[in-house]
Amino acid sequence: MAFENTVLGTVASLPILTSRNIVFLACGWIVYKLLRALWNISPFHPLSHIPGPKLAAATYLPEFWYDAVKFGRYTRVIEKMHEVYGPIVRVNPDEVHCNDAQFVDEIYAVGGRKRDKPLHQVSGSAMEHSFFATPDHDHHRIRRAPLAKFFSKNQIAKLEPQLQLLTQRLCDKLLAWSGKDEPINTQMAYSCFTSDAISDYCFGESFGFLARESWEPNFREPVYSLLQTVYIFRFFPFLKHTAMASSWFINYLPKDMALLIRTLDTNIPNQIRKTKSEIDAGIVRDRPTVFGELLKSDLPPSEKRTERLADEAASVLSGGTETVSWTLSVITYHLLTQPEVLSKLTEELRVAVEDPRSLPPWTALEQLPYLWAVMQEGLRLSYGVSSRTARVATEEDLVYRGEWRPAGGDEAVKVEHVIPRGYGVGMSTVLIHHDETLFPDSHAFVPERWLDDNMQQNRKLERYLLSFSKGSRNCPGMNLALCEMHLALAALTLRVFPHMRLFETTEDDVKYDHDMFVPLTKDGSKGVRVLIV
Ligand code: HEM
Repeated sequence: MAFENTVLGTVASLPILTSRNIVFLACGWIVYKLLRALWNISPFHPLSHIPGPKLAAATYLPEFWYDAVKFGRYTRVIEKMHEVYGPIVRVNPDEVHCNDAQFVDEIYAVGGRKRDKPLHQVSGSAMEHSFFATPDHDHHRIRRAPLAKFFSKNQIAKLEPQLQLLTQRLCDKLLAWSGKDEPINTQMAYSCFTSDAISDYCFGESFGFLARESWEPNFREPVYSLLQTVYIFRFFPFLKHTAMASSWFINYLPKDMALLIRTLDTNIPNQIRKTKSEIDAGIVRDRPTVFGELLKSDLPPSEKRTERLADEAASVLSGGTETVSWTLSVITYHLLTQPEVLSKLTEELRVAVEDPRSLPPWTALEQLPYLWAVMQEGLRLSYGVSSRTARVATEEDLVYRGEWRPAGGDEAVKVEHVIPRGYGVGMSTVLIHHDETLFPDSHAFVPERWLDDNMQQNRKLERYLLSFSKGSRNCPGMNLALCEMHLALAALTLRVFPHMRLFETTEDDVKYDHDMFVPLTKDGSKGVRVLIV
């Protein structure tokens, strides 16, 4: 108490921190915010011609309320805005949202057209030095290029023997649960598989989760703890540094937060330091590892700092685990609830696979039309990143031309808007994937929509599948993800699904409800749970 009195007394006695000055500063801040809001909705603002609710155009308050306070619920509000205002709406003072898949290639462009990420969106990421969170187009290219080459189709083919091994290990471990009364959460099980795969590739040492007796611990909890902070950090980026500084009193923090800080602040940087010292000591691994090669690459030294590479590793490890395991869980649910789909898939695989313990290569599996269709449909209904991700065209204005049929109106009206350079414009996968004109009966799992009349792959719809995003900032891990999913799905279908039964799982356990960057189901859902009989 005496200490507090002294400190407060000292602060109060600082000449600039008088109560009068504090009131003056607070008033100044409020006036500034009001003037900003007025400017945002004035006809002089470059986005003034974009339709949308006035409050969202004036301030970030609606987004803050629905995403940060009500947690991840702005996407649904944006969906309603589109019903009222059309395919292009202004969702905050600096960002436009588009709900027309025909505009995908303009927003998520390739071919040298520069696309920044809006600062507001990247500031939500705790991995601020990763290329994922790098706003500037050119800087992003420098950071992404040396890493992305490890995920080309050729490189993944070299990794395939290891992935085949892990696939069989996953099936063996699931089958070892046979007869146990204890349900398995499939996302947790599949996450052990995907995190073993990506950790092995990144550092030459897998987390070893599949080799353990139980499904816990796994990497799922650190990833979800990481994602839980996205909306709060987006509005209060300074909290990132406060949170990281709290490693001093980690033992007193809530379990999730402690796990997050331990993972980001200790475990991953230690892994980078270990890789560095192995290189310094001249130790050569049998297989090249992603971070070993990055450290040896000609990236400038500032890009090879432990702190930066640790952010990169956290982004690759988290990007590479839950997305794949969630997609596989969604597919598992739909296959187990639709026996006719499962039996078509099984039939196709039985012809193509002689021995499910020794699968054909991914390049052969991906030619199987029904397996491919099941995968596409699973990706569509698992969304990848469900919340909106925007891009900023820095060198050209984007011109949107489309048609829109207002609710209750008989006639389609023509819509044209110029989105000025320098402002964010994005889409939400979860809205595009339920566009009924592209995907009729969009909530149903129908692999046949991806097949033509001859039951061969129909690639026309692929253009509208945004699960891996598009353009220069699309998912670099797509080949790894597809390889893992083809192998896992083939082996699970032939070896495990005949023994797998859903346990207290309904559609609510896979159906999108809100976002945490990735899709989340209704609060209280326990995920897709199964028994092995
Ligand atoms: C089904 C599996 C996956 C899906 C659906 C998926 C989806 C996505 C999406 C939508 C983005 C763009 C995010 C944005 O616009 O901000 C992205 C980026 C990214 N993904 Fe994936 N991903 C998957 C698997 C993986 C894997 C296996 C890795 C591991 C290498 C990975 C690593 C990354 C990274 C590092 C980025 C940032 C790219 C950039 O900003 O340039 N992802 N992913």
